[in-house]
Amino acid sequence: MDKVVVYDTTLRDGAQTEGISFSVADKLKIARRLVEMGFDYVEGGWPGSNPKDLEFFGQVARDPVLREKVTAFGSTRRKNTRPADDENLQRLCSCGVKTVTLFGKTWDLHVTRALNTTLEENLAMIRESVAYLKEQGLEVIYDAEHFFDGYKENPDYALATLEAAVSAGASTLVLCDTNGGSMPWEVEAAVRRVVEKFPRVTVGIHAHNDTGMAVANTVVAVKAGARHVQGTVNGYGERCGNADLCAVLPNLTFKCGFTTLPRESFSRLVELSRYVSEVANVHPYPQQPYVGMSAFAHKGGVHVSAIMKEPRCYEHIDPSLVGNRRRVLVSELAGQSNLLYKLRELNLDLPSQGEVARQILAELKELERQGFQFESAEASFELLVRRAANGYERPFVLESLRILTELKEGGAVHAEATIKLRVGDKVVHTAAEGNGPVNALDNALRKALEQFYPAIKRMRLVDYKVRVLDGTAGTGAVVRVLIETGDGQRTWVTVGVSPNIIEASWQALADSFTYGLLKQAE
Ligand SMILES: CC(=O)SCCNC(=O)CCNC(=O)[C@H](O)C(C)(C)COP(=O)(O)OP(=O)(O)OC[C@H]1O[C@@H](n2cnc3c(N)ncnc32)[C@H](O)[C@@H]1OP(=O)(O)O
Ligand SMILES: CC(=O)C(=O)O
Repeated sequence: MDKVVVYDTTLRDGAQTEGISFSVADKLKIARRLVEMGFDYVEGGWPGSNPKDLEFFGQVARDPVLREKVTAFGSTRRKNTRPADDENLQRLCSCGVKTVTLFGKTWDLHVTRALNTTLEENLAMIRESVAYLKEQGLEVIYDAEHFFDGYKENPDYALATLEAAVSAGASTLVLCDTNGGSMPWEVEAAVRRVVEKFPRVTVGIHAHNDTGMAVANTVVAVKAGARHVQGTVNGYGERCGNADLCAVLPNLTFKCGFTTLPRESFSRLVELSRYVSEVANVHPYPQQPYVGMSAFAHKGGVHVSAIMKEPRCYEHIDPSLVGNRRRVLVSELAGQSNLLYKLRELNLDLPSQGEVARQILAELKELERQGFQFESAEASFELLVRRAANGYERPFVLESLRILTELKEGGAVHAEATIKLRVGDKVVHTAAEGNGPVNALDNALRKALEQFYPAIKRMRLVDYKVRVLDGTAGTGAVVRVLIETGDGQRTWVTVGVSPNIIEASWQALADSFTYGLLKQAE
């Protein structure tokens, strides 16, 4: 199986994403993770760009493991200068890495309009810059910026720029679809031509995603002979992003039979994707191919019924190959198969077929019609199922609840909740204050229950979300409340729905405590 060199540019091109700004510590953490997983190159940044990147390279230079794999990025020398006088090239030489990635202009439009120089001077800039870096003992990867646009408009000149880089000693020619506007068949034909023309160097691909083709363009480039792929974790990058390595790498490995990362690293791909999104402070994209939370989530009853017989019916690969997992969702689109699957998953010994199952499904669908959403509130779903079983006993029952809220001009909100509950054969009546009605309710419920269930002290509200379900009904709209609760060991989500936000909150809160107590008892 042919090896395809894997080159990550999350820390350079990924850092060009709107909203992402890595600290030096972030960059070091991500670089270490990538090296540990067997990425061949990790592009660290542009040492001539800013003090942060310089500091990063200072740390890399002192780390023998990172030094081997981290590359520094920069441009060819400025027009009409000598490489020895070019500040950018000097920084690349002195930053302590062994490999430098140099980008140069391929498209005549860029040479004349962006650089404002002659075609000959650009060839000299490429040739002299690469030769200078080689003289300093560096490996040079040459990124041909706008290769595909240049090749389309002036193929002879585009190829001449590559020739300039190769003749000066570049070991890899990376063809960049910088504007991300190329189609896969254009990429394939151009890559084939370059691979034929430059048989002694490695040809690579660097694709942007402006037409949604970055992954496809990367894969076809490899099919056409490229053996070096550049991309970013989660497809982060300028504008619409770069080729997502979380899709490129499993495609090349599992679909096309190439060697990329070590096999054992694939089972950590989901972990890598989440780790980088956490460090970048970007919410993970659930529908992301291979690694997204929904990549192997099944909702429709027909799908669930089939995957329970044969997972390949609705899964293109085994999710565990990339460290993902199959999930079955319960909703109004569920059939008995979803129920059966969930009961097994939750280890619940309840009937999944027959009359009880039909009743559970009917209740679930009716509640979803009213606005409940169980796929994101699995704790409430489990309680719904348990309540249908014989012998289920609720840990507490509400007798009555009253909440008073006082709001004074310019003063703080003051709320007081009075609650009457039945716990077994005892009735408890208590009141508590809070900074708002839900807080007062939470406090009153805790106060009433703690004497019976001390474990409640460990339960804490983690998140509280309200969504208006019918925007046209104004303040009379039905709302859905989702509450996430934790006890230091796990978290769970419950749901409530009502036109009254207090009632919806009560439902979600009561489910939350009930579920927590159930799990404590188990
Ligand atoms: C395709 C890519 O993604 S390339 C990477 C893009 N990333 C970045 O630009 C992030 C880092 N960049 C920076 O920090 C700054 O732009 C710097 C430090 C590199 C340069 O800053 P400045 O000197 O202020 O120049 P500025 O950013 O305004 O313009 C870029 C200059 O580089 C020149 N340039 C662009 N590409 C090249 C090239 N391949 N070779 C030589 N010069 C180039 C431009 O012509 C322009 O020069 P000019 O000012 O004489 O017209
Ligand atoms: C070099 C690079 O990042 C590009 O051309 O897109």
